[in-house]
Amino acid sequence: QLQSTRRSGNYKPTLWDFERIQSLNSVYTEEKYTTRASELVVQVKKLLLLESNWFLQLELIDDLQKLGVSYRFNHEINQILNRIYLEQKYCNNSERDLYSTALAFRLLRQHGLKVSQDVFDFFKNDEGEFEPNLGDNTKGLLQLYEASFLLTEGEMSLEQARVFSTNLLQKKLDDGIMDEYLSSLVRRSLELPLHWSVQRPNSRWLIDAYTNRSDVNPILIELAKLDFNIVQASYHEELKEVSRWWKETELAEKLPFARDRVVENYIWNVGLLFQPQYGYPRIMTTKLFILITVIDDVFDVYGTLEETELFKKAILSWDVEVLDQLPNYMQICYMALDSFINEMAYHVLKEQGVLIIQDLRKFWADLCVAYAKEAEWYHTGHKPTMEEYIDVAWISISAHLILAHVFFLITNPIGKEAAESLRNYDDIIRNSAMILRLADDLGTSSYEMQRGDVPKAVECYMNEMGASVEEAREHVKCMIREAWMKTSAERFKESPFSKDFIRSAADLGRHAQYMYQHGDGHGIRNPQMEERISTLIFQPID
Ligand SMILES: CC1(C)[C@@H]2CC[C@@]1(C)[C@@H](OP(=O)([O-])OP(=O)([O-])[O-])C2
Ligand SMILES: [Mg+2]
Ligand SMILES: [Mg+2]
Ligand SMILES: [Mg+2]
Ligand SMILES: [Mg+2]
Ligand SMILES: [Mg+2]
Repeated sequence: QLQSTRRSGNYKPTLWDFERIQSLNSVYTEEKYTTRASELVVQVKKLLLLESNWFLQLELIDDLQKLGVSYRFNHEINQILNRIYLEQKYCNNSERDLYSTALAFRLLRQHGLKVSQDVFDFFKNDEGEFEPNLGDNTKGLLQLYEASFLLTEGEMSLEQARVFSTNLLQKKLDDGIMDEYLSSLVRRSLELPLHWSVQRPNSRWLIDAYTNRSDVNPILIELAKLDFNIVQASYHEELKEVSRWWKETELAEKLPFARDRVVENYIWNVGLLFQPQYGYPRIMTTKLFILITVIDDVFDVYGTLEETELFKKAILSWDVEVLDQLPNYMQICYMALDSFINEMAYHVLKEQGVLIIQDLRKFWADLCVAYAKEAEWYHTGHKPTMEEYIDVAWISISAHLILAHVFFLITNPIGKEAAESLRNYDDIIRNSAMILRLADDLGTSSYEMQRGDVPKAVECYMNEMGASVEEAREHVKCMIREAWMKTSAERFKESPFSKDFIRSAADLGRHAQYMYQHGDGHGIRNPQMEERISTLIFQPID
């Protein structure tokens, strides 16, 4: 039964239109603020290096990361973590406690230093169970919980730690015995642990939370607020440029069925490429996200089966003859895409001397083949098994294309081995795609089923196993945990990719979990995402 009428995503107009974006301005572009920030950085460096207690140094590093300013101290943090790893101070029994052991474990593993899970055996009884009285120390328990998410496949002790700490923390929340500050941290981490939280977007909330803490260092808070506002001012300029580009394409008018989401698409890149020096990369990857969003809606919402087949053929062949046969709205789409590919390839050729047009076209072709397969399944009523679906959907979520652009924009020089690994969709890309896909399905599939779309991971599991939606969602969350175990393991392997790229691949998955935490934060507005976006982009911290 071919669908004759066109579907609609019922997407509301954008909340922040062209005029609103162009009117953005901030006082934090003034010299005096950057000067003050530099003074504070010098003071914090002294704090870091003069701190003789290894454990307090780790706490300071953890605070800097949570406050979103650790990027200013990479050199000092590398030195400190490498020394603590070599000296293994977290192992000698005299000063060992759960809080410092778990904190060291998490920070060192996140840094690529594989501390053994055996460090936690010290806190178990003869039966190999964690001592129940560990629960008396909530801060230590929370650190054990956060550390347990660094587990890789087969590390049963960390899985045991996750279950043990989750149950006890949940119980403490239900009993309401913690102070407001600690219970707000526990509540937030039980929903999304630190290891799965994208740093920059979450720093806004953590800066506010730290301000309410009694024992916080005022220098840290002043620097965190100042840095946040200075970086936010640079976001404004990037967003204005993307908004001008989007207006010139006139795609919002020509393809009114598609999501008009300039700010939401930009936010993805605040999570994915948070370092302030990546301004131009963020502008380019935001244009990419916007085009992917529009073309995804062409296939998922508006295009008939025949039209989507034709568009796929045009993208596979890049042949003007085929372009001629496309309906007008698809010709516009194709031409916007073609000029973006040329803009991207021109930049890389100019900056790096490498011609990447064929690579980009292949990544787009793989995406459209996957899109067309899903469209065919929808229009013919085919219900794929989970395996069949994942085989196509880890590509249709477009992570391979997004990370290819990140790679070409931040990797200099572009090494042959790394470029080859990129073309072969290295595990780092596949793991990132799995987290993005599964988090996206958890957040969007109920809306997608309402308007009509191919069954997603949740629905495939329900169809195949006769499961309830709750069971299916739990299963998908378990699949996300598995993808995270693989992602965490990649951190310890030799890789041709740079640290920043490996970080971005994991941050793409993290940002998806941030974007879809309260439903579809990208397409269908929800109050939580509106609040997050306005505090991240539109409101400086006072
Ligand atoms: C950038 C993206 C991750 C990619 C394009 C827009 C997205 C937010 C998401 O949109 P969605 O319609 O949910 O994707 P899919 O479910 O149709 O693959 C897929
Ligand atoms: Mg529109
Ligand atoms: Mg879609
Ligand atoms: Mg789609
Ligand atoms: Mg590998
Ligand atoms: Mg979706």
